Amino acid sequence: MSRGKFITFEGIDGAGKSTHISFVASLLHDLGHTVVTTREPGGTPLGEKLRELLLSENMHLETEALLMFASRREHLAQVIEPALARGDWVVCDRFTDATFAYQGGGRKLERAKLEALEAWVHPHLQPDLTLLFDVPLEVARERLARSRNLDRFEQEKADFFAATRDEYHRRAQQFPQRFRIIETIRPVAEVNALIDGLIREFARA
Ligand SMILES: Nc1ncnc2c1ncn2[C@@H]1O[C@H](COP(=O)(O)OP(=O)(O)O)[C@@H](O)[C@H]1O
Ligand SMILES: Cc1cn([C@H]2C[C@H](O)[C@@H](COP(=O)(O)OP(=O)(O)O)O2)c(=O)[nH]c1=O
Repeated sequence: MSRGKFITFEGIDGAGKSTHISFVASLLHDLGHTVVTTREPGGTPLGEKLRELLLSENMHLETEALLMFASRREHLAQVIEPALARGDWVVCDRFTDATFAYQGGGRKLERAKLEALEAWVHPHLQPDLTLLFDVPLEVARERLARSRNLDRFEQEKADFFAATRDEYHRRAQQFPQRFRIIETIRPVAEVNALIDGLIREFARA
């Protein structure tokens, strides 16, 4: 049994991740893979408790980064690593790129501290494919405002999201072999068609 693939979904809030994730999971299923769909922060009973705290409580910036990685440590041990070892494909709504983008880009925590945590928590594992959902800032803000009540991160100001988005783009340039940028300014059906082609090609490789 060969090891499964690890696919992550990233992007600023309102870029369209959640809208497209179930489409990818069902496409992979149709292509014959067993798929585990999960999310961060969260994905385990403990991780979901940490998520509640992270999305609602104000805390020191470093506490926030440490809790993101604490949730991730548990998630890797309980869900991600066992699934990949079984040969399942893991579709994960956010992973470490989000910590670099939000805590690093948005909140300005030194990158070296995040790199140290990454080296501790997952020294060897990286996603095989990262879909970065991207849309101009104003469009993301407008879509968010229309769609739901905003959590602690979603209530941040435009300059926070500009810096978060910039850091995502910087990482996409740093790791071009695994990042694909999906522009969601197009209608949902067009975005799905684009993702369909991309995932089929990835699954064949
Ligand atoms: N391609 C698209 N075109 C128009 N609206 C979209 C598109 N993708 C998502 N939306 C809408 O934008 C809002 C935010 O999308 P969502 O998938 O929840 O974003 P995210 O999970 O990235 O925060 C939702 O109301 C969704 O219906
Ligand atoms: C994984 C992760 C998420 N986040 C933030 C980004 C999001 O605003 C929030 C929750 O992510 P998400 O599940 O995308 O939110 P929603 O369900 O509202 O679409 O957590 C970080 O700041 N750092 C991280 O490492």
